[in-house]
Amino acid sequence: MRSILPQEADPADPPDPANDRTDQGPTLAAVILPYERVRRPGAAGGGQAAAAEGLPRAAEARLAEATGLAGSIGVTIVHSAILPLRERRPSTLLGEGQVEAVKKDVAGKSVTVAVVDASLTPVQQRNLERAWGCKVIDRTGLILEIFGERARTREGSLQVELAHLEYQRTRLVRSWTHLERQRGGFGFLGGPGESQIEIDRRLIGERIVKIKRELEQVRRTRGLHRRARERVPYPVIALVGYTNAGKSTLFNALTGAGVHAEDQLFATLDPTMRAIGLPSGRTAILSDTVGFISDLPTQLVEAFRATLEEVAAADVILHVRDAAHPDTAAQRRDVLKVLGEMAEGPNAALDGGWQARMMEVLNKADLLGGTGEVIGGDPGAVAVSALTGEGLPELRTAIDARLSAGMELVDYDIPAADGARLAWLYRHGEVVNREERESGDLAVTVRLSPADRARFERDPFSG
Ligand SMILES: Nc1nc2c(ncn2[C@@H]2O[C@H](COP(=O)(O)OP(=O)(O)OP(=O)(O)O)[C@@H](O)[C@H]2O)c(=O)[nH]1
Ligand SMILES: [Mg+2]
Repeated sequence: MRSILPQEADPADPPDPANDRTDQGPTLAAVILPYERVRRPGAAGGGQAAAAEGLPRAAEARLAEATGLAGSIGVTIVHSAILPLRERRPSTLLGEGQVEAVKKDVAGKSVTVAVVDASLTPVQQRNLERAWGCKVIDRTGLILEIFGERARTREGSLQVELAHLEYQRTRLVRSWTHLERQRGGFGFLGGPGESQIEIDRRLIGERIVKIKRELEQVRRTRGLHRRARERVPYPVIALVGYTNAGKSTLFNALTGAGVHAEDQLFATLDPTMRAIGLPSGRTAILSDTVGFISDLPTQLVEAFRATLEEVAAADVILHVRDAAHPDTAAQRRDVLKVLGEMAEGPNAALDGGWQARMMEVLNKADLLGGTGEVIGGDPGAVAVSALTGEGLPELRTAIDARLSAGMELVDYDIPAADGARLAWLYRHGEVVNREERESGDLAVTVRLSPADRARFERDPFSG
């Protein structure tokens, strides 16, 4: 996979000072946030009201996020700047004066990678690289980079590589048409630049086909595993939420597991599952998932598939929010948007009823002075601190209640000899009545979750 880190040279790239470095010191990076002030009527109220209406996030919070993202790939950030955008220049996005100013900062601080927290066209990326004499990556490139480093499973790595190649391929195609246009009517076919790009495109295309085939294989295997797990007949609770909201910390607090939690974006990329006990005595499976982020590259939505299949199968979806974050409202909106997109289309990874299965957890209450001080959230939201444990008993009770709320009362006739099925019903449901018929069969009335009911009625029943 192509990496922005200095070890790998890309022949299609302009001379990259990072590649000429012989010392193995840290990669020095600059983070640039082009900031568009969107003026909307009635938005003058600012502050809280603006956040509630879903207006653009504060520039500082966005820069902090971008810096966090960049820092998470191990570069050392030596310069950062917020640059107000007056207009989007097609050649460089930024204004001429801004490009010059960044050039000075970058040169003065020996920066080898500049992260521009925006979506750059291939042309803009090239021009900025030439102007600044360093490698430039945009937000999509950065997120791809992070995902590439974090993927742990085979499927995760393949999916990220596929996304990366598709991103690169569109770049090649676009810069190719750009060159074409520049050449105009000269009929200058088969120039060296073009043939190199053609070769790159073909190689990328071949690799894409190969990865897709491999992914198919991996998914088939995972499908088999999933079916095996469906037979583990416990309700599933999935944690979703914006990156860094505290999902893994909450997962650890609820399960006592040692899952990697860190003040680092996308610390968790592949789903992790573990059993938890609930106050009613019921057992459930808790599933930790990848964090969401605003402006998720479209290529990566697909990479969430493994995660989303867990969510799709979940009986309860816990939306973990960082209640103390200045952008908590915008983060909530982003998460719901991604979930909504995943529930769309013929191959939707999520079925339409996901909203009904959702429950909000307002985390980091300790930073707001305790769970009593947390305001906002959906009806039924539970405030907690995954760090101090405050609110966790209430959360367990709320999850239990949620699981019971969807329960249905069902009647079954169980043959006298079928002790296993009867035992199963006792383990997973609440048997409210039981009568012996003359035949010796048992008439059982039991409260079951829809998922358990489906499991029980599956033919053949496999426990
Ligand atoms: N003060 C405070 N910090 C918390 C709380 N929960 C989590 N954190 C911190 O928030 C940071 C992110 O926590 P994680 O659990 O890794 O977040 P995550 O949602 O799993 O993040 P990704 O896996 O990157 O999506 C860590 O530094 C945690 O220690 C909390 O209740 N209070
Ligand atoms: Mg995590």
